[in-house]
Amino acid sequence: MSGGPLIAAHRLTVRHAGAARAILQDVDFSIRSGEIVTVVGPNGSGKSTLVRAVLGHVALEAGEIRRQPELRIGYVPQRVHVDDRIPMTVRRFLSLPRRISDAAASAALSRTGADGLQARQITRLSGGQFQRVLLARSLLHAPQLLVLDEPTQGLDQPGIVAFYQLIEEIRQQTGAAVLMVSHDLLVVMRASDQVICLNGHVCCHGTPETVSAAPEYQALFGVDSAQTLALYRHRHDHDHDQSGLPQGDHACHLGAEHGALRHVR
Ligand SMILES: Nc1ncnc2c1ncn2[C@@H]1O[C@H](COP(=O)(O)OP(=O)(O)OP(=O)(O)O)[C@@H](O)[C@H]1O
Repeated sequence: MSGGPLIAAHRLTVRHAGAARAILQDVDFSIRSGEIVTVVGPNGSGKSTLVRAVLGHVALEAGEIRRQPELRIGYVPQRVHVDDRIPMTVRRFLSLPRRISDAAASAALSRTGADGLQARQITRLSGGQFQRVLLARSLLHAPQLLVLDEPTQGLDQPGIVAFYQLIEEIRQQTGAAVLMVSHDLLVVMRASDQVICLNGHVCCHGTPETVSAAPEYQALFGVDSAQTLALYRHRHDHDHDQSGLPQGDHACHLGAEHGALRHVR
């Protein structure tokens, strides 16, 4: 696959043991070098499962995921539990599980704007500092693909914006592709090359403009959200590329009962 996508999924289907329904059904996507791809979707729509499938941590019921040989992936998980009874500095945390040099630790921290945190206790960091340390750790082995599962949980709005700016800078500096899951639709869609709107299957995908205009996306997230995005991008971006195409011949609607989602094909 040299020169092709870093990762390509074809008809990816995941069903947990004993479950009546598949969590992911016939999901297709690909990620190219240097591209920022964002996965959006409601709670329980399979976003984390998709991430785990990309990492090779979940068995596929059907379909396949092809990775470039020796693909190096850096991962920032959704949650990291750190036992606050065990003292651990940022420096030591960066050396787990693989020992790294002081120079590598300092370069990674500096790249994520976390200089000077080396001697700090990991449990005493603010949410934003901890995210930067996690990001630094994911960069240690020169990843070609960074995978981030809701990396801005617990951050305030300025913290969220700053974090995504940092991701964009890292992409520019390292050329790494980025796959991220996010609920910060407005901010993250603006920073994405490609958006995948997921609800057990791919409801629609393409550029942020294409997805925000798609009826499938608007049914899930509301027309207001799409219009605000259009305005936001127009004012701030001046990027009018419309090359992505929506996919699929079905729509997803919010059901009447308990806000549950149902699919209309
Ligand atoms: N190991 C498992 N066994 C059985 N069901 C699971 C397992 N892991 C996840 N699920 C179910 O699969 C569905 C999708 O979960 P997933 O965590 O991928 O969704 P998500 O879109 O990331 O959700 P959220 O936005 O809440 O983080 C959920 O209904 C969840 O309960």
